[in-house]
Amino acid sequence: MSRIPQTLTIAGSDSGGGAGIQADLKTFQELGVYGTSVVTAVTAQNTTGVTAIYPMSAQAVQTQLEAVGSDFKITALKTGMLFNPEIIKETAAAIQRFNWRNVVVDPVMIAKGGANLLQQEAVEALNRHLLPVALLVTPNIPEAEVLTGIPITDVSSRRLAAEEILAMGAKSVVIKGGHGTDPQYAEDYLLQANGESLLYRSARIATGQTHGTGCTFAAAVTAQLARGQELQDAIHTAKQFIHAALSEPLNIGSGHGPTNHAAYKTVLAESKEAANIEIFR
Ligand SMILES: Nc1ncnc2c1ncn2[C@@H]1O[C@H](COP(=O)(O)OP(=O)(O)O)[C@@H](O)[C@H]1O
Ligand SMILES: Cc1ncc(COP(=O)(O)OP(=O)(O)O)c(N)n1
Repeated sequence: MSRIPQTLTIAGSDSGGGAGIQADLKTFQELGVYGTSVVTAVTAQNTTGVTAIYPMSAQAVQTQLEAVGSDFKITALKTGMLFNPEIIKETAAAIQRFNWRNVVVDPVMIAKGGANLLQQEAVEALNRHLLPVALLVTPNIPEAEVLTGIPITDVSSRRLAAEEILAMGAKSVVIKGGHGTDPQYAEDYLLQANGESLLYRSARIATGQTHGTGCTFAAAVTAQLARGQELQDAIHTAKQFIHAALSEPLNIGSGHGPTNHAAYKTVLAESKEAANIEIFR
């Protein structure tokens, strides 16, 4: 009997359903893997912003990690909003205790509306405890700047920041380009510890409905790793998944609306071509 791949998201809850745990579980489901979850914080949030954050205690996080780790065979996991150093340390300890592999770290810091989803003093803990156990780190441009202290203004500063993140112990990093200034393309830059680099380029979609793009992208990579795809291919699929999710907006909420997690499967079910992602080596 073949078992469904089992995945885990360690992240915050978004009451609006577009980002965080909710985006991750929807993405896992769409890509055919079983999703478990450890809630690190509850946010009161909708498409117009975050109005409150209720962090879980480190013990509440630890007991959830124990419940999942002692029962499920997790073959890939992602982290999202971790909020404080205590939660980061519990997360890193569980990854080592359960010998979890295929760890995707999305270093969530600031919501698009401006709310702080990571305390400033937690950045050092993230660098020290989590990056060394990560197969892949997925910062957006501002997050890569905070992690490294390097302003990303061009191709060479982006490469420098990626190298700095690898120097902290991560095996690979993809600096996502959603916040880039190119009106034509959204480009994600992958650098691996063996020095190999890839640029994934898609057309930039002119839309304000981008809530949860980072969570969704990282969750799609995680799902594909759990399904046995190699890292470079998993990122390619994730880029196609987020492109479809942005292309077919749901038009709900009055602010930055959520992406459409069902769009990728619909494209495939209708035997249409997934988005063309150019890859440059
Ligand atoms: N307007 C857009 N058009 C096409 N792809 C986008 C757009 N905005 C973001 N993306 C893609 O969504 C993913 C998440 O990127 P980004 O928005 O930078 O992350 P975050 O949500 O963490 O800020 C990346 O693959 C990025 O290229
Ligand atoms: C609970 C929670 N987690 C993460 C985020 C940020 O998600 P992200 O995918 O980076 O999307 P935007 O905030 O950029 O829309 C969040 N908002 N809430």
